[in-house]
Amino acid sequence: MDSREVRTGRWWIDRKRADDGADGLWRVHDKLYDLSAWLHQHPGGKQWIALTKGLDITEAYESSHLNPDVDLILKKFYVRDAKTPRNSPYTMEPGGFFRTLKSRVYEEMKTMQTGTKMRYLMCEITTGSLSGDLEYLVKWLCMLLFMGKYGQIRHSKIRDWRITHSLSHHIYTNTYHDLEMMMMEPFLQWLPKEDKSWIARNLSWLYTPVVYLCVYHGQAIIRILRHGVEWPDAIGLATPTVMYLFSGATLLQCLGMWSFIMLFSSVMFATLGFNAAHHHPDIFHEGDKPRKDTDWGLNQLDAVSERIEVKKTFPWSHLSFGDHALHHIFPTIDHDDLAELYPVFERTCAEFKVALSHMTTWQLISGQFKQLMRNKGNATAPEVRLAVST
Ligand code: HEM
Repeated sequence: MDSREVRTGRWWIDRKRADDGADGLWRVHDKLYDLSAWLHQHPGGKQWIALTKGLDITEAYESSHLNPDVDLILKKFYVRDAKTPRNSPYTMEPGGFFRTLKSRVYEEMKTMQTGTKMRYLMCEITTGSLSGDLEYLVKWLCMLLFMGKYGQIRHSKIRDWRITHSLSHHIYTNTYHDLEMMMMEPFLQWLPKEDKSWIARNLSWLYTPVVYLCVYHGQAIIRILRHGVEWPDAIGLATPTVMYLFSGATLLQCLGMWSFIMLFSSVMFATLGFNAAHHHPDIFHEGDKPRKDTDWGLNQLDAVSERIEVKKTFPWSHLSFGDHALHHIFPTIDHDDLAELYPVFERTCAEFKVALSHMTTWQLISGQFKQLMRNKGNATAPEVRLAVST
């Protein structure tokens, strides 16, 4: 990857298309499928299928669906075997960690009452049955989260977010293929590269707040410069327009307040996103010695740490990217349900002798800055560093 290139979701996907050996079809493991005629029928929406034409979708496909019957649908679209080996370093072998956990989670979820907590909380909020202070706090946090998510999605657009977050960051966490991390270069460089500049190593803690402030606007400017103005960009103007039409404030005041909201949610989103789970010298980053086992699920665990304070808590885990390891491995499971899956998750980790890393919020925040300074890879592989004694 050329560090001078301007990285956007669509740029990433074009590069990946050239590497994946899918011959303009959809690749799952070592087989090619033609989903063109089926994309409108995909229950998860046609965009996922349309976006990934010409790509290896193995990890996205396997982690998005728990039900093994989905494979029966896929089979109908088989065209031929792929001619080249997969470009991804990861595997998902039967009997391996990921597949074992996936089938157990699927069975477990059959017996669970899923997706109820958030609905219950919303009922409590709308009927006003929470105690005064708690209701105020929860509403405030929900509004912040909404502003953050809405603002981020608006600036990056859903399509680009699906690429940078779901197809890139979720699958290739903390590697060169993790666009969410690589898009912040050269300002923030988490990979332990020997050629990291002195400024990036030693001064990034100082200019980090400025980078956080610029994330939304920077992404929007880069995307518009690279791909031009597109009609969904108009959605972004809905907020100041509504403010102007209904608040009685002047246009300048509305634009000022809108800019403040965007800058505020940019800082909030970046602070949470970059400090919540992935960056600490003890967490795997490309450049460190990887574990021998190439199982995708295990490698996901190496790139994540749980935040002790919010683990299994509701709604704090929702609001601050908690229960992150399970969320990474099974991104389509409602965040509501993750807490209940820990017994099966922890049992499977113990069986595979893999330790789930746990850190406090402060350890992760300070570790994130230490990671920015790190320019040497860990020589000890995660299975040795995080070994579980039996
Ligand atoms: C890039 C690859 C894909 C992604 C990211 C993806 C994503 C999704 C998402 C987000 C859902 C909704 C899940 C929910 O609401 O709980 C879904 C459902 C579904 N998808 Fe996909 N999908 C992909 C490829 C495929 C393929 C290739 C097939 C089969 C040919 C397929 C078949 C289904 C089916 C049957 C469902 C509904 C049942 C279920 O969720 O288990 N998907 N998908």
